[in-house]
Amino acid sequence: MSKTPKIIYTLTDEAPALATRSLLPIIDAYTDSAGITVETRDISLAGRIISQFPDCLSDAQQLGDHLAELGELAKTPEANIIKLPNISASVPQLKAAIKELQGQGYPLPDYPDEPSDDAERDVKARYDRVKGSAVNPVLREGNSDRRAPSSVKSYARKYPHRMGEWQASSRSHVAHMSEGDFYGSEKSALIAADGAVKIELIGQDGSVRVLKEQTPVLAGEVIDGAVMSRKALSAFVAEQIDDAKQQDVLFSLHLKATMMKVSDPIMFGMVVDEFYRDVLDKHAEALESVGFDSSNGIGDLYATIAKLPEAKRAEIEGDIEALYAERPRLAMVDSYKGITNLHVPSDVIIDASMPAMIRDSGKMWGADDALHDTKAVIPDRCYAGIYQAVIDDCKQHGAFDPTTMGSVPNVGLMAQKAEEYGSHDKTFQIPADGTVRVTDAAGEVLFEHAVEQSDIWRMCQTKDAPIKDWVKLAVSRARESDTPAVFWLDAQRAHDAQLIKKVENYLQDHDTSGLDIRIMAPMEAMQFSLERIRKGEDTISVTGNVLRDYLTDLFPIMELGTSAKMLSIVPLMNGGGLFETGAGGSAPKHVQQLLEENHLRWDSLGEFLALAASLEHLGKTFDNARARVMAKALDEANGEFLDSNKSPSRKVGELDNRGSHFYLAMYWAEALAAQDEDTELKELFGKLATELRAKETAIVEELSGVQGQPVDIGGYYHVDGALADAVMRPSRTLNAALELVAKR
Ligand SMILES: NC(=O)C1=CN([C@@H]2O[C@H](COP(=O)(O)OP(=O)(O)OC[C@H]3O[C@@H](n4cnc5c(N)ncnc54)[C@H](OP(=O)(O)O)[C@@H]3O)[C@@H](O)[C@H]2O)C=CC1
Ligand SMILES: O=C(O)CCC(=O)C(=O)O
Ligand SMILES: [Mg+2]
Repeated sequence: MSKTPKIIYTLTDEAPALATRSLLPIIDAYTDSAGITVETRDISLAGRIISQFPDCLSDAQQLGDHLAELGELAKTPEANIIKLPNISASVPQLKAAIKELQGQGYPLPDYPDEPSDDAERDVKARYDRVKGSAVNPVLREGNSDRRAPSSVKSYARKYPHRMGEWQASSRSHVAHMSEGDFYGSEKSALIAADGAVKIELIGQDGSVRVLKEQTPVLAGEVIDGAVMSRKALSAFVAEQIDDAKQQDVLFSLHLKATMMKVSDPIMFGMVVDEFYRDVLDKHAEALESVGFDSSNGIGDLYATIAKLPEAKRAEIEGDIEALYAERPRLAMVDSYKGITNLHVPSDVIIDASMPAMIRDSGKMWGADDALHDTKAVIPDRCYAGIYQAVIDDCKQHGAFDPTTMGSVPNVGLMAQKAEEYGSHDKTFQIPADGTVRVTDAAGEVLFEHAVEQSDIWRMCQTKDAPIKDWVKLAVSRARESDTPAVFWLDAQRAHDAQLIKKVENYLQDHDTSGLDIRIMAPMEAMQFSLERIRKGEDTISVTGNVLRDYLTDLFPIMELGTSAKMLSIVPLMNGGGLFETGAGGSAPKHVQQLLEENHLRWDSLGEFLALAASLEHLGKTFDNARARVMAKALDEANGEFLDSNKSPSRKVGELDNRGSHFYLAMYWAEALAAQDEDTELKELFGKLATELRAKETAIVEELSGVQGQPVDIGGYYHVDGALADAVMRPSRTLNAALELVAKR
């Protein structure tokens, strides 16, 4: 490869973006001296918004579409991208970001909820491009390999995190539908030849409405359609509300409104409608007049009724308080501020919320600021059962023990917008009763569904090449780690039945002799993996895209306390590497803590692991010896970092994110000084290592000395760079020491 070795480090949002301001100068200083270029690209929510409106902004304000650029790069063999978690924005978050930018002098248009002309429709379409999970699907041109490296696993065994105890008498449980959901209605087709399919709604009067004219498809691809009945969902939710009241458990809803940006906010809204039905019906007219939209959560009600006359506002608020007395107690996101589970669709995200509940003895927080047993409503049956299986297991055998439990790494089918996570442009809330049908170019009907007004219908696509690549990755992980691998596929689901045939077929392309490879339905696979995990045994989960997401938070949170400590690699199908950091989110509450007391508890271990993997990949693809030396030394530094337990603490005054970066820098310099493969690096970093070791106490004191006071970083979505840098780099001694190796 002739191009220069280059790593792209992404600038994102919230806690990881703040951490970057401290870590990146260290990475820059170290890689510069090894002749490796590290460039940044801004894929933050604010950056993505700005990139959509060049026509409204001054030259100085404009920013290129870095995400589109990286999407193209991901398809090339030289791609080497380190991707930190970013905000997948719900509508309330999007509006808040727009407002903040407007306040900073960016003349951006407001988000038009209900566009009334072409100009507004264009504005909405631009904003909708940055809404929800708009980043990951663009960059993920490969399948996913997420695991806890052995150094991390030993760390967790040596320094176990807190795990809430479980009682056999726990009343916590998962509630899901038994009919009328996506699971029950899924139909699937295997595409025979390249072409396109058409999605139409046939009205009861025979009228034809085109929902999507053309969806390109490739031979060997699997497409499926499924429908969520609004009536069935509402009836189910009404029953669950009554049942929660009767059983006296908290009511909670767990969806993925960020990633599933079209379907899940609608479902969220349907649950809000049902829970608050009496008040919403009584004040329907007033709420309509201020533009309340239940899919933005009950928080949107409080925001929009501010526009009503004081007396009306007070009346609605009073009616809600009265309703709470009748309804079951709601799980809370922030009991202190009165933020409920139904306030904002992006506050409770199933991949993180269910594991957190399981870690907390199966309980969630109530309005009384105490933990309580909970009904976890997960309407669709496709994956809900796996959480019930974990709950059953914990009730029977007690909490998992991080010091002895085995591991469940994951190989996830994800490339090219696979499955549900690529369905947004083919998801529709149905405008009228009728039949949705999908036809091929010859007009042949591939499948159809009877639908009613307001139902949610969606189509998913899964390309053949990613499936092949996924099977290959599963076999190679099973071989390399000598671990049994289970494909979590449910023969009862139309889509999975197609995949099972393909998996069985593609497995024959590989040498699987001596390997233990099985196919099991998700509930069964969960029980099997849990049984092994309790015996300290590892089992690779080989899953589709959604279970990839769910399991790579669930198991790390149980095993390591957080998914931030995961290695998360995406071997890109065209040879490049995408190195994601952790599997968790951007942790808004970490920013709050930083602002209040200047302590950032973000754990950058995911970034450290990703950087080592990225350097190793660079060393391989560019045959660059220095990158290999840097990678090996970083790997050793990561081991030392874990062994010495220099991860950030949660408490103000103790070592935080910035202090953890200092230790990483010191251990990395020491490892470079100790190696003999590259004498120039040995000498250079030897000086730095000596300096950092000598000044350790001074640096740690400078870093903890600033804590305990509120700080201002000039924004939330779009911070003031100089202010944020000053907050994140408060140690003059460390900054000066880095000059020893910085570009000269
Ligand atoms: N890859 C991506 O780009 C992803 C982005 N997101 C986005 O992140 C936001 C919040 O998502 P959500 O999933 O609710 O999760 P959070 O960011 O709140 O993470 C869940 C919990 O995981 C722990 N955690 C996660 N990362 C770290 C870290 N590096 N250091 C220490 N603790 C960590 C914290 O747990 P504890 O309670 O133990 O402190 C945190 O409260 C949303 O905007 C979402 O769209 C979400 C998932 C992935
Ligand atoms: O893209 C997103 O919104 C979240 C991604 C995620 O949760 C994951 O990949 O684990
Ligand atoms: Mg996730």
